[in-house]
Amino acid sequence: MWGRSRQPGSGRAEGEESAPFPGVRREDRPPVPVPGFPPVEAAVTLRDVHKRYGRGNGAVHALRGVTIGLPRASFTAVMGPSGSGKSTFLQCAAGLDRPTSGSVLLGETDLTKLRESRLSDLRLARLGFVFQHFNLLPALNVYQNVRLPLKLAGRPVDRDRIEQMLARVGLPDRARHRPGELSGGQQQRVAIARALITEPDVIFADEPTGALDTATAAEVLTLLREAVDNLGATVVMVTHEPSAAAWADRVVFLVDGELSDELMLGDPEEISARMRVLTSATDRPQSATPGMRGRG
Ligand SMILES: Nc1ncnc2c1ncn2[C@@H]1O[C@H](COP(=O)(O)OP(=O)(O)OP(=O)(O)O)[C@@H](O)[C@H]1O
Repeated sequence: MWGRSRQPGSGRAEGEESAPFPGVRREDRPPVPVPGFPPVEAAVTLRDVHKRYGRGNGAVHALRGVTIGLPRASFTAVMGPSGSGKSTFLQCAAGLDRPTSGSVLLGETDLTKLRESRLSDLRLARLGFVFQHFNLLPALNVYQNVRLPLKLAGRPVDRDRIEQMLARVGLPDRARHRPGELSGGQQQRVAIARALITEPDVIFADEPTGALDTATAAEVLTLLREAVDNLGATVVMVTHEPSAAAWADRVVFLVDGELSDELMLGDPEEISARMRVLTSATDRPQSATPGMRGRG
C-alpha cells in the first residue's frame, strides 16, 4: 500500500498489517489509489473555490481558485506559510464554511448546494473532525464523548463497538474518566475515537499534533495513518510540521490562497526544503507551533 514504508517513526515494516478497526470488514474497504494512476473516485473535490472575507478595500481573498481532488483512502497534508489559507481550505472542504464561489463535492454531493440543516446532517453522518485542542466535552466522560456523534445522528449505540474503539486507540480502561483527567495525547486519542466511531468517509484534522510532544504526536499520527490503511478513511490534515506531514501520502502547499506545489511521499527533509522555498518566496514566516520541532 502506498506510503506505508515511508511512515516516519511508525516502526511498522512494509506490508505489515495492524489490527483492524472494530466493525469494519476488509471487503468493505474502498479501492486504494495507486501513485501514477488517476484516482478512480475522489472523496472530496474542490472546483475553482474562492473565499473572500469582507468587501471593498478591506476584503481578504483567502482562497483564489483552488481546484483539487482528494482520492478515497488517501492521506493529504495541507501546508503553507501563515495566512496562506490552510484553515479556510479545511473549513470550506469540510462544509463548515461556504465558499464565495466554486463548488465542493463530497463524493457526488455538492455541499455548496445544500441547505444548512442538510449540511449539518451530512457532516454528522459522513465526516469526522480532529482539532488541535481536542474539543472534547468536559462534562462527559470518555465513553460518552465517543458515543456523542452516534447519538446526535440518531444512530444505534453499540456499547461493545465503542469499547473496542477505545481499546483500538489505546484507552481500554479510561471509559469512565473525564477529559480533564487525561493527558493531552490521551485526549487526542479520544477525539480520534470520536471521529472514527461513525465510520466517516473523510476525517478533517486541523493541527492535530500542534499541542503534543514528539512521541505523543507520532502515536496520534499512527492512528490517523491506520484509519486510512485499515479503515479506508480519507484524511485531510492541516499542519505546520514537516515531520507530521511526512505521514501523509501527499503534501499540498498553499501560498496566498492558491495551490502552488505538491509532493508525493515526501520525507521531512524534502517537505522542510519545499516550505523554506515557499516561505522565502513570500517573505512570510510560518506560524510557530510547539511540540514537534526538530523531529525527523
Ligand atoms: N473570519 C475571517 N474574517 C476575515 N479574514 C479572515 C477570516 N478568517 C481568515 N481570514 C484571513 O484569511 C487569510 C487566510 O487565513 P487562514 O486562517 O485560512 O490561513 P492559515 O494558512 O490557516 O493561517 P495560519 O497558518 O496562520 O493559521 C488570512 O489573511 C486571514 O487573516
